[in-house]
Amino acid sequence: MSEAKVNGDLLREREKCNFDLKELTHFIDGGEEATRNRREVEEMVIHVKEIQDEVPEEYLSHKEQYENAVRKACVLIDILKEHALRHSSFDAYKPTNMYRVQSMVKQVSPFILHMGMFVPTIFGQASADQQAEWLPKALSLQIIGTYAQTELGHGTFLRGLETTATYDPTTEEFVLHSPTLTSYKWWPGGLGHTANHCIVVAQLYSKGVCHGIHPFLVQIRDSETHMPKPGIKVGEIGPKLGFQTANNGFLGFDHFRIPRQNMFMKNAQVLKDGTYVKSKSTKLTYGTMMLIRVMIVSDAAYEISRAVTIATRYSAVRHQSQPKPGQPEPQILDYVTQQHKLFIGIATSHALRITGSWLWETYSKVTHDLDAGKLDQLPELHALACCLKAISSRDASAIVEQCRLACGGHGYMASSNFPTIYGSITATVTYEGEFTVLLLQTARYLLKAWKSALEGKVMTPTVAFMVNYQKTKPLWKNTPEGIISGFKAVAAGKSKEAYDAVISYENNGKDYEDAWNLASVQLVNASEAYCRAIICEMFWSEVQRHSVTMSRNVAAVLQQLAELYLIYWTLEKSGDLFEYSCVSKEDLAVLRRRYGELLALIRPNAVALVDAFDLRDEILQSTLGSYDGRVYERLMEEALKSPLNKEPVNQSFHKYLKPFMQKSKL
Ligand SMILES: CCCCCCCC/C=C\C/C=C/C(=O)SCCNC(=O)CCNC(=O)[C@H](O)C(C)(C)COP(=O)(O)OP(=O)(O)OC[C@H]1O[C@@H](n2cnc3c(N)ncnc32)[C@H](O)[C@@H]1OP(=O)(O)O
Ligand SMILES: Cc1cc2nc3c(=O)[nH]c(=O)nc-3n(C[C@H](O)[C@H](O)[C@H](O)COP(=O)(O)OP(=O)(O)OC[C@H]3O[C@@H](n4cnc5c(N)ncnc54)[C@H](O)[C@@H]3O)c2cc1C
Repeated sequence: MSEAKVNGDLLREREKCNFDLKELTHFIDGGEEATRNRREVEEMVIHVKEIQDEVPEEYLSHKEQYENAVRKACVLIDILKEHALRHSSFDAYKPTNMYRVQSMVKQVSPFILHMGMFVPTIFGQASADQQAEWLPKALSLQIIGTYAQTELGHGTFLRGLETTATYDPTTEEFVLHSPTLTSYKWWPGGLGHTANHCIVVAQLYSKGVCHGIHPFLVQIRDSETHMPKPGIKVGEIGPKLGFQTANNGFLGFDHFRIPRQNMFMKNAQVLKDGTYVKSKSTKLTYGTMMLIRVMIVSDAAYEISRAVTIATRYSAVRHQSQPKPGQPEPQILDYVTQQHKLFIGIATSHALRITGSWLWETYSKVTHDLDAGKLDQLPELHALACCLKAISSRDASAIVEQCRLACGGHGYMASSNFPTIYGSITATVTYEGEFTVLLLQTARYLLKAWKSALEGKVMTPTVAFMVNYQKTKPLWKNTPEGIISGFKAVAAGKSKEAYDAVISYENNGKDYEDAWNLASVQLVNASEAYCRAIICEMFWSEVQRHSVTMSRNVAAVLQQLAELYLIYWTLEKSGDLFEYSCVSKEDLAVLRRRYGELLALIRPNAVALVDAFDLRDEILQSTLGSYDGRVYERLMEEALKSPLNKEPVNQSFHKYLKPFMQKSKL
């Protein structure tokens, strides 16, 4: 990019940068080679003309948007496949690269469930024979699939799913059936008109006994004509808040038969005669959901990085108000309230990326152990994945919205790209396990942990801190370690209170389930506090660990961001900390001052910090956030693309306005 064309404010901001920007980018990517590989994938995709839209997608009809999305998804997959073959590597398929590549086509791919859940379920739940048969077809996209679990009547309560798969030993087939309207599958991405196969989660019946929900591979459309198979009723569910092109669909079965071999057989099995062979754990069926929950943490970090890059660059370019008479209008980035809105976004993106990587490593280790029949770490992983998915997606949605608001009126334009980013991120709060529901899952684990701590049992690492907080509040220290210890005290205190509340309701005659419901606000709060303590500790300790191998100034900016994150949440949760730790009003006053100092320290590096995310314009897709800062020119260029601006007078004037105004004259 020629520097001459770059907005002057941004040029000056970039000159202020006091750290090695490239080094930070490499750290974010996970090394210099990872940056190189990522850029190569992006470079390859960016030059493909077919994925660029002549008309902004917002002007297309719902149907046209979908058709355009299918077209682009096919082009994109071809490029990625070719890259994978050429390099004998799956760099292009790495989730972090996929997010970016996906952003270049702006709207969600109708294949998202194929790549995101269909293929991973085959990897995770199919037997070796089934994998050998299905994987080559799925990976090469000879078949396109989705993951059909949720029904009209039930998404959260999986045991309540109504679709049945009844084994018929005479033909060695399962008969899939949707007995009610509420049993219709509802929501699966790509199900409407894209997928010809899907993984259907249904209640398995054999020899008259229900064995609970199990996954089945079902071909729903003809391979040649793409017509729905007889006995299948399938369609699209219509417009939504976002995700317009994901082609979310509905699906019903009328006694639809599939071969016995189409039940996923890695865990549980049904033998030819209908004998049911149990899985080591019924929870292994939930494996793909666990995988996606883990991935959502990094996705949240990524979406925040996009939003905060747009808002920070815009805030450097935008001038508003005149606090000092006769002086030029300041950049809005110089308002401390603006820094307060944005710098927590930069910090949170790092916090969640780092926590997401740690969760991914934990997940990989535990699933490896699961394959070897070792199940003991599954509950802790489930508890972590649930709360981290819930909190990261909710924090990310709030930050994206805050970034939009920080851009004033222009943030409301579709061309800012905030509506699309928000539409995607807010969906993650609901899908793959609803926010509150997942926090309540973590709470189950916390109550058991608290009980174990009371009984003096050996504790697993992430709840071991509970032992220290059984009786006394720890002394407060105004240091990062002191703050982390304070958050652990809050998590322990809230777990204890929730535990006591459940027991107290039970002692007063309530059964366990009602006691649980009555205590559920406290339970959710305990989970949130536990999750915050984990993110704070992970962010701070990982930055400390990496600092020794970093240049001094990169380590310094990361430490500033980590400290900012800790203090931001201390001030947000001061009420909790008063209640459960020994923090004083004076301590908080010191931290408030330090928070102000940190904003000032980060301010000169703000634009460089978002530049270090290395998000190209084609990924940001924003008139407000482009690298060159030509905000006003781009807003006008985009406005001129409106089909309404193709003619000076719209026909509605002659048809409606003119007669209407003339009538008013009489
Ligand atoms: C570049 C690639 C990017 C890919 C991204 C793709 C994204 C694509 C976009 C959108 C896709 C969206 C897809 C979907 O949404 S698919 C549908 C997802 N649905 C859900 O998540 C349903 C949520 N509900 C549940 O998970 C469960 O039913 C539950 C957690 C609410 C549990 O209900 P409950 O009735 O209590 O459970 P059970 O009796 O079944 O369990 C008892 C016991 O088991 C524990 N447990 C539950 N789940 C798990 C698990 N996954 N692993 C381990 N253990 C589990 C539960 O905690 C109980 O334990 P206990 O306390 O010891 O008794
Ligand atoms: C964009 C998008 C894409 C999706 N893609 C897919 C897909 O590809 N495949 C698929 O199978 N599904 C998909 N889903 C469905 C999704 O997984 C479910 O919507 C989600 O799991 C929530 O379930 P629900 O809709 O039944 O919500 P509900 O459970 O009905 O939640 C409604 C409210 O009830 C509360 N609630 C429910 N149960 C409890 C409880 N036990 N305790 C306290 N409160 C409770 C919740 O907190 C929430 O406030 C998608 C959804 C969306 C929005």
